[in-house]
Amino acid sequence: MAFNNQLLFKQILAKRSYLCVGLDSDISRIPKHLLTLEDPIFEFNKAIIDATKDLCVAYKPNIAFYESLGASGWESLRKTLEYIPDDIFTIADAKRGDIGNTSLQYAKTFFETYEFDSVTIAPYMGEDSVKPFLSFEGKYVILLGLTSNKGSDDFQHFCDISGKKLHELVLERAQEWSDPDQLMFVIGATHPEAFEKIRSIAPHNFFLVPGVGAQGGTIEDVSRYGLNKEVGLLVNSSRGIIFASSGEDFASVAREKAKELQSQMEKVLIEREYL
Ligand SMILES: O=c1ccn([C@@H]2O[C@H](COP(=O)(O)O)[C@@H](O)[C@H]2O)c(=O)[nH]1
Repeated sequence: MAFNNQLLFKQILAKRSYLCVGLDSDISRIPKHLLTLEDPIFEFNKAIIDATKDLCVAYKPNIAFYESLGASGWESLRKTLEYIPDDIFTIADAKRGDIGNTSLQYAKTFFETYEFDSVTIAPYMGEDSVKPFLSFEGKYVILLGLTSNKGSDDFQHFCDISGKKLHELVLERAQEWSDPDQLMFVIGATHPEAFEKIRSIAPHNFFLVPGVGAQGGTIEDVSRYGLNKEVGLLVNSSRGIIFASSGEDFASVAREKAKELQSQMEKVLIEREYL
């Protein structure tokens, strides 16, 4: 399915959710009883997807947890991607970006060899490093804006250039490269105070918001200023959902955690009159 912002909005309203479930399926944290199976990571992901697919609008496998295992990890990723229902948005969290001809190969990896709907990209090599990803119709680039980690203070949040923070310049400049139906930004939930300004700079783009749960961000805080007329948020939680239990009940506990977040989102959607 080729997504655009309208379609994402429709899915959000239908599911009463803007939840993205992060498939950071760390082999060292997979429940023990799955480890004897032929492909423990795929079996784990399959159970998580079965347990959460009615509660979320996106899945985000973080590529590090697959490529670190070599060929078998890429195969688990391929099977996972194939298993995700077609109407759920998929994000390759790969944080790529290089000189143009190399970026094009990364783009082919995630948009053709693996048919993801989107990929996360680091913006700091500039326009020619991002453009190859934008040449794929119906696919989104998700550019790192203000990341959720403490190190975002080192450059993104505190470098001041002509009165603008570095991440603000990234948000402004990148909007010259493509429109909101192809460009999203990563904005960490750990910076709730920055959302009002960021939303004013990028009023129409979807934001992928990691940092809820394990990193301390909340749905309420990011929704206060982050929402736009098409909701405009995909809020991710990975460990807080998928590793909430390490026992045989891992999938049902993951569902409970996803349900808690979805219910908070539904409340916001009702209060803000989307529903
Ligand atoms: O700024 C960023 C960008 C990406 N991430 C990724 O999101 C998930 C968060 O996982 P949790 O377990 O919910 O903390 C993970 O894949 C990160 O690599 C981020 O956290 N912050």
